[in-house]
Amino acid sequence: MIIQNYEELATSEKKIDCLKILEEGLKAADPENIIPKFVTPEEIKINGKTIKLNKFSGIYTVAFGKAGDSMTRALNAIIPIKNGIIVIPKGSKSKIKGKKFQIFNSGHPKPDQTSVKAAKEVIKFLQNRREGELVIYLVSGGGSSLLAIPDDITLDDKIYVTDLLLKSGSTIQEFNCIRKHLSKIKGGRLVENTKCQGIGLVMSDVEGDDLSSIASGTTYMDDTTFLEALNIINKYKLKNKIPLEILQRLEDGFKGKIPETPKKALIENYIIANNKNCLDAMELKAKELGYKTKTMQIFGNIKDATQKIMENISDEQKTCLIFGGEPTVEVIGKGSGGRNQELVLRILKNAQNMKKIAIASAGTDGIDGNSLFAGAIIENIKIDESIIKEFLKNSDSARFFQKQKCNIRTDFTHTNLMDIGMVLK
Ligand SMILES: O=C(O)[C@H](O)CO
Repeated sequence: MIIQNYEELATSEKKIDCLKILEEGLKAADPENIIPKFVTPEEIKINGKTIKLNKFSGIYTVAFGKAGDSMTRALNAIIPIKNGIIVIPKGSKSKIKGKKFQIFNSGHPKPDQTSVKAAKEVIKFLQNRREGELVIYLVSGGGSSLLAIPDDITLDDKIYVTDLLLKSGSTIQEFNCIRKHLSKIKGGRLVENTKCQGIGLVMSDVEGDDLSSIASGTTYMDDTTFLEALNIINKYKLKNKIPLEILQRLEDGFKGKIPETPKKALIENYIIANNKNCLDAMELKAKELGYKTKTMQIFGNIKDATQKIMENISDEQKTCLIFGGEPTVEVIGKGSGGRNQELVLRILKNAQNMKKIAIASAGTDGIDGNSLFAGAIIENIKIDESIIKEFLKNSDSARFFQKQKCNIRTDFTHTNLMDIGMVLK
């Protein structure tokens, strides 16, 4: 079981079905179930392209992102990797055996000194690779923070801006547009000037699987500009809050004093999994359990996302509305909680007058916002609206569900295909 407190949460028939469906979604996000679809000991076969592996004098990996460790393990079980680097979040323990891989646990969601150290090691590693060798980049969400080399700005300033952006309600595309314009490696710059061949296998945690946004397109390229970065700063009213050096850099870039990020990809990058894979697996399970299903993805402001979900709940019984994606949340309090817990709480608030339903939502990465949980699951028990509002006001949804014993615990799942959830009637 991926859900560690499954038994504790399985307190009603509806919740049991919810948990079964959620488990299937989480399993579908596990690289061990994804990598073998594309890789055999002889070749990588993807998007109609075949890469024969025996033509290379050595195969190496560079993995960064929340799924870095499990992607490496899954690949290493199939092909003989000479050695490589794995960069995963602090707190997420590597399960890899042996000394073949150098492992870094760096800061997430904000970069730290280890993010910089890891990035420098990756650059060194790539400089040592020769023609005829292949580096497989295993990329997943979280990579932007885990691997960082600020360009002509201090790490402290970068951390400060990251914090502002995290709380601003900006989309990940907007967030990463700014990160790419402050970095020496993002937006494809990492793979510039390498002699070896490279290929990126990417797990998507971004709407539309936009390769230039996932982990800031570090092995791909960037289609955004300094001007767009400045517009985003203005849109979220951050101009007077960001450090002067950063504003200066963006303005210099806009004036052409600093080269733009690469606009052409130097290596092939392929999406090997996305949120839809989880939703499909959940739908299959829900159908097997006898539910009529509907699936949808939600992005954008969490209040609008809640509204969209409410509008799509069927009037019929024995139905399951499955949703995935990643709404944005503006953090307004000092409480504990993340997108998923807040979403479940908002649905609960709106579902007070409905017949019995079960609501669940979880981050496939296992860590919702600043909480220690993946998300929450609850039936629409009667709760005074003012109480819910109070928790929402402090961005404190995890504490609300802690009181109800309804937080879902998975620990780090070593994957990241955004969020998954459902409303079960
Ligand atoms: O690392 C990142 O940039 C986000 O998780 C999106 O991929």
